[in-house]
Amino acid sequence: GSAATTPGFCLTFDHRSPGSLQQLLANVRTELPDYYAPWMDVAANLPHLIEGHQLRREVAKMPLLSTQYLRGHRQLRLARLALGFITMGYVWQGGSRQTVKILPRVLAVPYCTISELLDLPPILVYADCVLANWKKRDPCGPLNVENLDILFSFPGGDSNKGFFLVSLLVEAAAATGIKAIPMIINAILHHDRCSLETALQDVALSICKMREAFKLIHECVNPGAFFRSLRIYLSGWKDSFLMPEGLVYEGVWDSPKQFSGGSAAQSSTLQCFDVLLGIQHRAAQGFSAEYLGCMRDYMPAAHRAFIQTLASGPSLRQFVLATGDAGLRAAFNKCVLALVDLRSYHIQIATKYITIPAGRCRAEQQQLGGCVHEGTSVLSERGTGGTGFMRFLKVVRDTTRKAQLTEQ
Ligand code: HEM
Ligand SMILES: Brc1ccc(-c2csc3nccn23)cc1
Repeated sequence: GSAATTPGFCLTFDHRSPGSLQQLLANVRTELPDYYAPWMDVAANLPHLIEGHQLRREVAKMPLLSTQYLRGHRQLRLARLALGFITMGYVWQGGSRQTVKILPRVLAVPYCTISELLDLPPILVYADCVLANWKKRDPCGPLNVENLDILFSFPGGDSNKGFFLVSLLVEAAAATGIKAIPMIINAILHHDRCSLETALQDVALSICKMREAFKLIHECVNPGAFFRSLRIYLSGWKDSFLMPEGLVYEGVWDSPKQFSGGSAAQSSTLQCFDVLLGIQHRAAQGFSAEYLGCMRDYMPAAHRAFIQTLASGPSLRQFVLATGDAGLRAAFNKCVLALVDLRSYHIQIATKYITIPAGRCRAEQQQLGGCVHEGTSVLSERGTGGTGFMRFLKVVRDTTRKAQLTEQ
Protein backbone atom coordinates (compact mmCIF):
# COMPACT_ATOMS: atom_id res chain seq x y z
CA GLY A 1 0.00 0.00 0.00
CA SER A 2 1.04 3.67 -0.07
CA ALA A 3 2.20 5.14 3.20
CA ALA A 4 3.31 8.48 4.55
CA THR A 5 6.09 7.29 6.80
CA THR A 6 7.48 9.60 9.45
CA PRO A 7 8.12 9.00 13.14
CA GLY A 8 4.85 8.81 15.03
CA PHE A 9 2.66 9.47 12.04
CA CYS A 10 1.78 6.79 9.59
CA LEU A 11 -1.09 6.72 7.17
CA THR A 12 -1.23 3.51 5.22
CA PHE A 13 -3.46 1.75 2.75
CA ASP A 14 -3.09 -1.94 3.21
CA HIS A 15 -5.03 -3.35 0.30
CA ARG A 16 -5.15 -6.69 2.06
CA SER A 17 -6.46 -5.32 5.33
CA PRO A 18 -10.15 -5.91 6.01
CA GLY A 19 -12.36 -2.86 5.73
CA SER A 20 -9.77 -0.90 3.76
CA LEU A 21 -11.22 1.78 1.53
CA GLN A 22 -10.07 -0.34 -1.41
CA GLN A 23 -12.30 -3.08 -0.14
CA LEU A 24 -15.17 -1.13 -1.63
CA LEU A 25 -13.86 -2.06 -5.07
CA ALA A 26 -12.87 -5.63 -4.35
CA ASN A 27 -15.56 -8.06 -5.39
CA VAL A 28 -17.56 -9.03 -2.35
CA ARG A 29 -17.96 -12.77 -2.12
CA THR A 30 -21.53 -13.56 -2.96
CA GLU A 31 -21.79 -16.89 -1.35
CA LEU A 32 -21.46 -18.35 2.12
CA PRO A 33 -21.21 -22.05 3.15
CA ASP A 34 -24.53 -23.86 2.47
CA TYR A 35 -25.03 -24.11 6.22
CA TYR A 36 -26.14 -20.44 6.05
CA ALA A 37 -28.75 -21.03 3.35
CA PRO A 38 -31.62 -20.25 5.80
CA TRP A 39 -30.31 -16.66 6.14
CA MET A 40 -29.40 -16.19 2.47
CA ASP A 41 -32.68 -17.58 1.15
CA VAL A 42 -34.81 -15.29 3.33
CA ALA A 43 -32.62 -12.24 2.63
CA ALA A 44 -32.66 -12.90 -1.12
CA ASN A 45 -36.46 -13.21 -1.05
CA LEU A 46 -37.21 -10.26 1.22
CA PRO A 47 -39.47 -8.08 -1.03
CA HIS A 48 -41.60 -11.12 -1.90
CA LEU A 49 -41.84 -12.29 1.75
CA ILE A 50 -42.68 -8.79 3.01
CA GLU A 51 -45.32 -8.14 0.34
CA GLY A 52 -46.77 -11.60 1.00
CA HIS A 53 -46.77 -11.03 4.81
CA GLN A 54 -44.74 -14.23 5.23
CA LEU A 55 -41.53 -12.83 6.68
CA ARG A 56 -42.44 -13.41 10.34
CA ARG A 57 -43.49 -16.97 9.61
CA GLU A 58 -40.24 -17.63 7.73
CA VAL A 59 -38.17 -16.20 10.58
CA ALA A 60 -40.10 -18.31 13.13
CA LYS A 61 -39.02 -21.40 11.15
CA MET A 62 -35.35 -20.35 11.11
CA PRO A 63 -32.84 -22.47 13.05
CA LEU A 64 -30.43 -20.75 15.46
CA LEU A 65 -27.20 -20.99 13.42
CA SER A 66 -23.66 -20.76 14.76
CA THR A 67 -21.36 -18.07 13.31
CA GLN A 68 -18.28 -20.29 13.69
CA TYR A 69 -18.32 -21.46 10.03
CA LEU A 70 -17.93 -17.94 8.68
CA ARG A 71 -14.42 -17.58 7.27
CA GLY A 72 -12.75 -14.17 7.08
CA HIS A 73 -13.81 -10.56 6.80
CA ARG A 74 -15.74 -10.85 3.54
CA GLN A 75 -17.94 -13.69 4.78
CA LEU A 76 -18.61 -11.82 8.03
CA ARG A 77 -19.60 -8.71 6.02
CA LEU A 78 -21.86 -10.76 3.73
CA ALA A 79 -23.55 -12.56 6.64
CA ARG A 80 -24.02 -9.22 8.41
CA LEU A 81 -25.51 -7.74 5.23
CA ALA A 82 -28.05 -10.59 4.93
CA LEU A 83 -29.02 -10.44 8.63
CA GLY A 84 -29.22 -6.63 8.44
CA PHE A 85 -31.71 -6.72 5.58
CA ILE A 86 -33.82 -9.36 7.33
CA THR A 87 -33.76 -7.36 10.58
CA MET A 88 -34.91 -4.10 8.90
CA GLY A 89 -37.56 -6.00 6.97
CA TYR A 90 -38.72 -7.74 10.14
CA VAL A 91 -38.98 -4.53 12.18
CA TRP A 92 -40.60 -2.33 9.49
CA GLN A 93 -42.65 -4.78 7.41
CA GLY A 94 -45.88 -3.48 8.96
CA GLY A 95 -44.97 0.15 8.28
CA SER A 96 -45.06 2.46 11.28
CA ARG A 97 -48.38 1.11 12.59
CA GLN A 98 -47.35 -2.37 13.75
CA THR A 99 -43.71 -2.00 14.63
CA VAL A 100 -42.00 -4.96 16.22
CA LYS A 101 -40.47 -4.52 19.66
CA ILE A 102 -38.55 -7.80 19.85
CA LEU A 103 -36.04 -9.20 17.36
CA PRO A 104 -36.21 -13.02 17.71
CA ARG A 105 -33.09 -14.78 19.00
CA VAL A 106 -32.52 -16.70 15.73
CA LEU A 107 -31.69 -13.30 14.22
CA ALA A 108 -30.53 -11.28 17.24
CA VAL A 109 -27.89 -13.74 18.54
CA PRO A 110 -25.91 -14.28 15.31
CA TYR A 111 -26.45 -10.67 14.18
CA CYS A 112 -25.00 -9.28 17.44
CA THR A 113 -22.16 -11.84 17.45
CA ILE A 114 -21.07 -10.88 13.92
CA SER A 115 -21.59 -7.14 14.60
CA GLU A 116 -19.35 -7.45 17.68
CA LEU A 117 -16.64 -9.15 15.58
CA LEU A 118 -16.87 -6.36 12.98
CA ASP A 119 -17.16 -3.58 15.57
CA LEU A 120 -20.38 -2.31 13.91
CA PRO A 121 -23.81 -1.69 15.51
CA PRO A 122 -26.53 -4.38 15.07
CA ILE A 123 -28.50 -2.30 12.56
CA LEU A 124 -28.11 -1.86 8.79
CA VAL A 125 -25.53 0.79 7.94
CA TYR A 126 -24.20 2.48 4.79
CA ALA A 127 -21.18 0.15 4.71
CA ASP A 128 -23.60 -2.80 4.46
CA CYS A 129 -26.17 -1.83 1.87
CA VAL A 130 -24.03 0.45 -0.27
CA LEU A 131 -20.43 -0.71 0.15
CA ALA A 132 -20.97 -4.47 0.49
CA ASN A 133 -24.26 -4.97 -1.34
CA TRP A 134 -23.00 -5.38 -4.93
CA LYS A 135 -21.53 -7.79 -7.42
CA LYS A 136 -20.35 -7.53 -11.02
CA ARG A 137 -22.38 -9.48 -13.57
CA ASP A 138 -19.20 -10.07 -15.58
CA PRO A 139 -16.35 -10.22 -13.03
CA CYS A 140 -13.88 -9.00 -15.67
CA GLY A 141 -16.23 -6.22 -16.79
CA PRO A 142 -16.21 -2.52 -15.79
CA LEU A 143 -17.60 -0.99 -12.59
CA ASN A 144 -20.69 0.61 -14.13
CA VAL A 145 -24.46 0.38 -13.74
CA GLU A 146 -24.86 -2.03 -16.66
CA ASN A 147 -22.38 -4.50 -15.16
CA LEU A 148 -23.43 -4.18 -11.50
CA ASP A 149 -26.25 -5.68 -9.48
CA ILE A 150 -27.15 -5.44 -5.82
CA LEU A 151 -27.25 -8.57 -3.66
CA PHE A 152 -30.26 -7.70 -1.46
CA SER A 153 -33.18 -5.35 -1.80
CA PHE A 154 -36.20 -3.98 0.09
CA PRO A 155 -39.62 -3.51 -1.53
CA GLY A 156 -39.44 -0.60 -3.97
CA GLY A 157 -38.15 -2.45 -6.99
CA ASP A 158 -35.41 -1.04 -9.14
CA SER A 159 -35.27 2.18 -7.13
CA ASN A 160 -33.46 0.19 -4.43
CA LYS A 161 -30.88 -0.87 -6.95
CA GLY A 162 -30.56 2.65 -8.36
CA PHE A 163 -30.16 4.29 -4.97
CA PHE A 164 -27.58 1.82 -3.66
CA LEU A 165 -25.61 1.46 -6.90
CA VAL A 166 -25.45 5.19 -7.66
CA SER A 167 -24.19 5.78 -4.12
CA LEU A 168 -21.61 3.03 -4.74
CA LEU A 169 -20.47 4.65 -8.00
CA VAL A 170 -20.16 8.02 -6.27
CA GLU A 171 -18.01 6.31 -3.63
CA ALA A 172 -15.95 4.57 -6.34
CA ALA A 173 -15.32 7.94 -8.02
CA ALA A 174 -13.95 9.17 -4.67
CA ALA A 175 -11.29 6.43 -4.62
CA THR A 176 -8.66 8.44 -6.54
CA GLY A 177 -9.23 11.39 -4.22
CA ILE A 178 -8.87 9.19 -1.14
CA LYS A 179 -5.68 7.65 -2.56
CA ALA A 180 -4.21 11.15 -2.95
CA ILE A 181 -4.56 11.79 0.81
CA PRO A 182 -1.38 9.92 1.91
CA MET A 183 0.51 11.82 -0.82
CA ILE A 184 -0.84 15.12 0.54
CA ILE A 185 0.26 14.26 4.08
CA ASN A 186 3.66 13.17 2.75
CA ALA A 187 4.06 16.42 0.77
CA ILE A 188 3.24 18.48 3.88
CA LEU A 189 5.75 16.57 6.01
CA HIS A 190 8.44 17.05 3.35
CA HIS A 191 7.48 20.66 2.48
CA ASP A 192 7.05 19.54 -1.11
CA ARG A 193 4.72 22.20 -2.60
CA CYS A 194 4.84 20.81 -6.12
CA SER A 195 3.62 17.31 -5.13
CA LEU A 196 1.09 18.91 -2.83
CA GLU A 197 -0.42 21.00 -5.63
CA THR A 198 -0.62 17.95 -7.92
CA ALA A 199 -2.28 15.82 -5.24
CA LEU A 200 -4.81 18.59 -4.48
CA GLN A 201 -5.69 18.70 -8.19
CA ASP A 202 -6.33 14.93 -8.03
CA VAL A 203 -8.71 15.46 -5.09
CA ALA A 204 -10.64 18.25 -6.87
CA LEU A 205 -10.91 16.13 -10.03
CA SER A 206 -12.13 13.13 -8.03
CA ILE A 207 -14.88 15.17 -6.34
CA CYS A 208 -15.97 16.45 -9.77
CA LYS A 209 -16.19 12.82 -10.94
CA MET A 210 -18.37 12.05 -7.89
CA ARG A 211 -20.79 14.73 -9.01
CA GLU A 212 -20.79 13.25 -12.53
CA ALA A 213 -21.65 9.80 -11.13
CA PHE A 214 -24.45 11.38 -9.10
CA LYS A 215 -26.34 12.33 -12.29
CA LEU A 216 -27.20 8.67 -12.87
CA ILE A 217 -29.75 8.94 -10.03
CA HIS A 218 -32.26 10.59 -12.38
CA GLU A 219 -32.47 7.61 -14.68
CA CYS A 220 -32.09 4.94 -11.96
CA VAL A 221 -34.37 6.06 -9.13
CA ASN A 222 -38.07 6.90 -9.30
CA PRO A 223 -39.06 9.61 -6.76
CA GLY A 224 -42.41 8.13 -5.81
CA ALA A 225 -41.14 4.58 -5.28
CA PHE A 226 -38.19 5.87 -3.31
CA PHE A 227 -40.22 8.13 -1.05
CA ARG A 228 -43.07 5.68 -0.41
CA SER A 229 -41.29 2.43 0.17
CA LEU A 230 -37.51 2.18 0.48
CA ARG A 231 -36.85 4.92 3.04
CA ILE A 232 -39.07 3.32 5.73
CA TYR A 233 -36.77 0.31 5.80
CA LEU A 234 -33.71 2.45 6.52
CA SER A 235 -35.35 3.84 9.65
CA GLY A 236 -33.73 3.30 13.00
CA TRP A 237 -34.86 2.93 16.62
CA LYS A 238 -33.06 5.70 18.43
CA ASP A 239 -35.05 8.72 19.70
CA SER A 240 -37.86 7.23 17.68
CA PHE A 241 -41.46 8.04 18.55
CA LEU A 242 -42.47 4.73 16.96
CA MET A 243 -40.10 2.69 19.15
CA PRO A 244 -39.43 4.89 22.17
CA GLU A 245 -37.42 2.23 24.07
CA GLY A 246 -35.67 0.84 21.01
CA LEU A 247 -35.53 -2.84 20.06
CA VAL A 248 -35.17 -5.89 22.31
CA TYR A 249 -32.43 -8.15 20.93
CA GLU A 250 -33.78 -11.44 22.32
CA GLY A 251 -31.16 -13.70 23.85
CA VAL A 252 -28.50 -10.97 23.73
CA TRP A 253 -29.55 -8.13 26.08
CA ASP A 254 -32.55 -8.22 28.40
CA SER A 255 -33.38 -4.53 27.93
CA PRO A 256 -34.20 -2.79 24.64
CA LYS A 257 -31.34 -1.00 22.85
CA GLN A 258 -31.46 2.09 20.61
CA PHE A 259 -29.57 2.43 17.31
CA SER A 260 -29.74 5.17 14.65
CA GLY A 261 -31.26 4.65 11.24
CA GLY A 262 -29.25 4.62 8.05
CA SER A 263 -27.61 7.86 7.00
CA ALA A 264 -24.99 8.77 4.45
CA ALA A 265 -23.26 10.67 7.21
CA GLN A 266 -21.95 7.10 7.65
CA SER A 267 -20.12 7.51 4.34
CA SER A 268 -16.41 7.60 5.15
CA THR A 269 -15.38 9.33 1.91
CA LEU A 270 -17.22 12.63 2.47
CA GLN A 271 -16.05 12.68 6.10
CA CYS A 272 -12.45 12.07 4.90
CA PHE A 273 -12.58 15.05 2.54
CA ASP A 274 -14.15 17.21 5.28
CA VAL A 275 -11.36 16.31 7.71
CA LEU A 276 -8.65 16.74 5.06
CA LEU A 277 -9.87 20.24 4.23
CA GLY A 278 -10.41 21.15 7.88
CA ILE A 279 -14.17 21.55 7.45
CA GLN A 280 -15.79 21.27 10.87
CA HIS A 281 -19.57 20.93 10.91
CA ARG A 282 -21.21 22.48 13.93
CA ALA A 283 -24.68 21.94 15.35
CA ALA A 284 -27.43 22.33 12.77
CA GLN A 285 -31.21 22.17 13.05
CA GLY A 286 -31.83 18.98 14.99
CA PHE A 287 -28.65 17.38 13.74
CA SER A 288 -25.89 18.25 16.17
CA ALA A 289 -22.24 18.34 15.17
CA GLU A 290 -21.86 15.11 17.10
CA TYR A 291 -24.45 13.58 14.74
CA LEU A 292 -21.77 13.50 12.04
CA GLY A 293 -19.22 12.43 14.67
CA CYS A 294 -21.47 9.70 16.10
CA MET A 295 -22.00 8.34 12.63
CA ARG A 296 -18.29 7.40 12.64
CA ASP A 297 -19.23 4.65 15.08
CA TYR A 298 -21.45 3.32 12.30
CA MET A 299 -18.50 2.98 9.88
CA PRO A 300 -16.12 0.02 9.45
CA ALA A 301 -13.40 0.17 12.11
CA ALA A 302 -10.65 0.64 9.48
CA HIS A 303 -12.48 3.65 7.98
CA ARG A 304 -13.07 5.14 11.44
CA ALA A 305 -9.36 4.69 12.27
CA PHE A 306 -8.30 6.30 8.98
CA ILE A 307 -10.44 9.39 9.69
CA GLN A 308 -9.12 9.60 13.27
CA THR A 309 -5.52 9.36 12.02
CA LEU A 310 -6.22 12.06 9.44
CA ALA A 311 -7.80 14.34 12.06
CA SER A 312 -4.78 13.97 14.35
CA GLY A 313 -2.24 14.61 11.59
CA PRO A 314 -0.73 17.89 10.28
CA SER A 315 -3.26 20.52 9.19
CA LEU A 316 -3.39 21.03 5.42
CA ARG A 317 -5.13 24.37 5.93
CA GLN A 318 -2.42 25.68 8.25
CA PHE A 319 0.32 24.49 5.92
CA VAL A 320 -1.19 26.13 2.81
CA LEU A 321 -1.81 29.38 4.70
CA ALA A 322 1.72 29.36 6.14
CA THR A 323 3.30 29.04 2.69
CA GLY A 324 1.35 32.09 1.49
CA ASP A 325 1.49 30.40 -1.90
CA ALA A 326 -1.38 31.60 -4.18
CA GLY A 327 -1.17 28.47 -6.36
CA LEU A 328 -1.63 26.18 -3.37
CA ARG A 329 -4.47 28.33 -2.04
CA ALA A 330 -6.18 28.12 -5.43
CA ALA A 331 -5.73 24.32 -5.57
CA PHE A 332 -7.08 24.02 -2.02
CA ASN A 333 -10.10 26.21 -2.80
CA LYS A 334 -10.87 24.18 -5.92
CA CYS A 335 -11.31 21.13 -3.67
CA VAL A 336 -13.59 23.08 -1.33
CA LEU A 337 -15.71 24.43 -4.18
CA ALA A 338 -15.98 20.98 -5.77
CA LEU A 339 -17.36 19.73 -2.43
CA VAL A 340 -19.80 22.67 -2.29
CA ASP A 341 -21.02 21.83 -5.81
CA LEU A 342 -21.46 18.17 -4.89
CA ARG A 343 -23.49 19.04 -1.80
CA SER A 344 -25.57 21.58 -3.73
CA TYR A 345 -26.36 18.98 -6.36
CA HIS A 346 -27.24 16.50 -3.60
CA ILE A 347 -29.66 19.04 -2.09
CA GLN A 348 -31.43 19.30 -5.45
CA ILE A 349 -31.72 15.49 -5.45
CA ALA A 350 -33.12 15.41 -1.91
CA THR A 351 -35.66 18.06 -2.94
CA LYS A 352 -36.78 16.06 -5.97
CA TYR A 353 -36.88 12.73 -4.14
CA ILE A 354 -38.20 13.67 -0.71
CA THR A 355 -39.47 17.22 -0.29
CA ILE A 356 -41.61 17.23 -3.43
CA PRO A 357 -43.12 13.73 -2.97
CA ALA A 358 -43.69 14.57 0.74
CA GLY A 359 -45.66 17.65 -0.28
CA ARG A 360 -47.72 15.59 -2.74
CA CYS A 361 -48.28 12.93 -0.11
CA ARG A 362 -49.48 15.50 2.44
CA ALA A 363 -51.91 16.90 -0.12
CA GLU A 364 -53.27 13.39 -0.66
CA GLN A 365 -53.51 12.91 3.10
CA GLN A 366 -55.62 16.04 3.47
CA GLN A 367 -57.96 14.85 0.71
CA LEU A 368 -58.13 11.26 1.96
CA GLY A 369 -58.07 12.20 5.62
CA GLY A 370 -55.82 9.13 6.12
CA CYS A 371 -52.27 9.33 7.35
CA VAL A 372 -49.52 7.63 5.45
CA HIS A 373 -47.13 5.76 7.71
CA GLU A 374 -44.00 7.75 8.41
CA GLY A 375 -40.72 6.10 9.21
CA THR A 376 -38.36 7.75 11.61
CA SER A 377 -35.25 7.84 9.49
CA VAL A 378 -33.88 11.24 8.57
CA LEU A 379 -34.84 10.29 5.04
CA SER A 380 -38.45 10.50 6.12
CA GLU A 381 -39.02 13.74 7.96
CA ARG A 382 -42.31 13.37 9.77
CA GLY A 383 -44.91 15.90 8.72
CA THR A 384 -42.46 18.78 8.47
CA GLY A 385 -42.03 18.35 4.73
CA GLY A 386 -38.41 17.62 5.37
CA THR A 387 -37.38 20.99 6.81
CA GLY A 388 -35.23 19.14 9.39
CA PHE A 389 -32.88 17.33 7.08
CA MET A 390 -33.06 20.02 4.38
CA ARG A 391 -31.76 22.64 6.78
CA PHE A 392 -29.10 20.18 7.90
CA LEU A 393 -27.97 19.61 4.31
CA LYS A 394 -27.89 23.36 3.62
CA VAL A 395 -25.95 24.14 6.80
CA VAL A 396 -23.43 21.42 5.91
CA ARG A 397 -23.13 22.82 2.38
CA ASP A 398 -22.75 26.42 3.64
CA THR A 399 -20.15 25.43 6.26
CA THR A 400 -18.25 23.80 3.40
CA ARG A 401 -18.39 27.01 1.36
CA LYS A 402 -16.97 29.04 4.28
CA ALA A 403 -13.95 26.75 4.40
CA GLN A 404 -12.31 28.49 1.42
CA LEU A 405 -8.95 30.06 2.19
CA THR A 406 -8.85 33.83 1.73
CA GLU A 407 -5.68 35.84 1.37
CA GLN A 408 -4.30 36.50 4.85
C1 HEM B 1 -32.49 9.60 -4.00
C2 HEM B 1 -31.27 9.99 -3.66
C3 HEM B 1 -30.91 10.62 -2.34
C4 HEM B 1 -31.69 11.19 -1.39
C5 HEM B 1 -33.20 11.39 -1.40
C6 HEM B 1 -30.80 11.62 -0.33
C7 HEM B 1 -31.23 12.25 0.82
C8 HEM B 1 -30.42 12.59 1.87
C9 HEM B 1 -30.86 13.09 3.14
C10 HEM B 1 -32.29 13.31 3.54
C11 HEM B 1 -29.76 13.31 3.91
C12 HEM B 1 -29.68 13.89 5.32
C13 HEM B 1 -29.88 12.85 6.34
C14 HEM B 1 -28.96 11.68 6.21
O1 HEM B 1 -27.75 11.83 6.51
O2 HEM B 1 -29.45 10.63 5.81
C15 HEM B 1 -28.64 12.92 3.12
C16 HEM B 1 -27.36 12.97 3.57
C17 HEM B 1 -26.27 12.61 2.82
N1 HEM B 1 -26.31 12.02 1.58
FE1 HEM B 1 -27.92 11.61 0.51
N2 HEM B 1 -29.52 11.30 -0.64
C18 HEM B 1 -29.54 10.68 -1.85
C19 HEM B 1 -28.47 10.17 -2.55
C20 HEM B 1 -27.18 10.29 -2.13
C21 HEM B 1 -26.05 9.81 -2.88
C22 HEM B 1 -26.11 9.09 -4.23
C23 HEM B 1 -24.96 10.12 -2.16
C24 HEM B 1 -23.55 9.79 -2.56
C25 HEM B 1 -22.67 9.27 -1.79
C26 HEM B 1 -25.39 10.79 -0.94
C27 HEM B 1 -24.58 11.24 0.04
C28 HEM B 1 -25.01 11.83 1.21
C29 HEM B 1 -24.11 12.30 2.27
C30 HEM B 1 -22.59 12.24 2.24
C31 HEM B 1 -24.91 12.79 3.28
C32 HEM B 1 -24.47 13.38 4.64
C33 HEM B 1 -24.54 14.88 4.61
C34 HEM B 1 -23.34 15.47 3.91
O3 HEM B 1 -22.19 15.02 4.18
O4 HEM B 1 -23.54 16.40 3.09
N3 HEM B 1 -26.76 10.89 -0.95
N4 HEM B 1 -29.04 12.49 1.89
BR1 LIG C 1 -28.54 1.95 5.71
C1 LIG C 1 -28.29 3.34 4.45
C2 LIG C 1 -27.69 4.53 4.85
C3 LIG C 1 -27.53 5.55 3.95
C4 LIG C 1 -27.93 5.37 2.65
C5 LIG C 1 -27.70 6.43 1.72
C6 LIG C 1 -27.02 6.27 0.59
S1 LIG C 1 -26.84 7.78 -0.17
C7 LIG C 1 -27.73 8.58 1.04
N1 LIG C 1 -28.11 9.77 1.34
C8 LIG C 1 -28.79 9.63 2.51
C9 LIG C 1 -28.78 8.32 2.91
N2 LIG C 1 -28.09 7.70 1.95
C10 LIG C 1 -28.51 4.19 2.24
C11 LIG C 1 -28.71 3.18 3.15
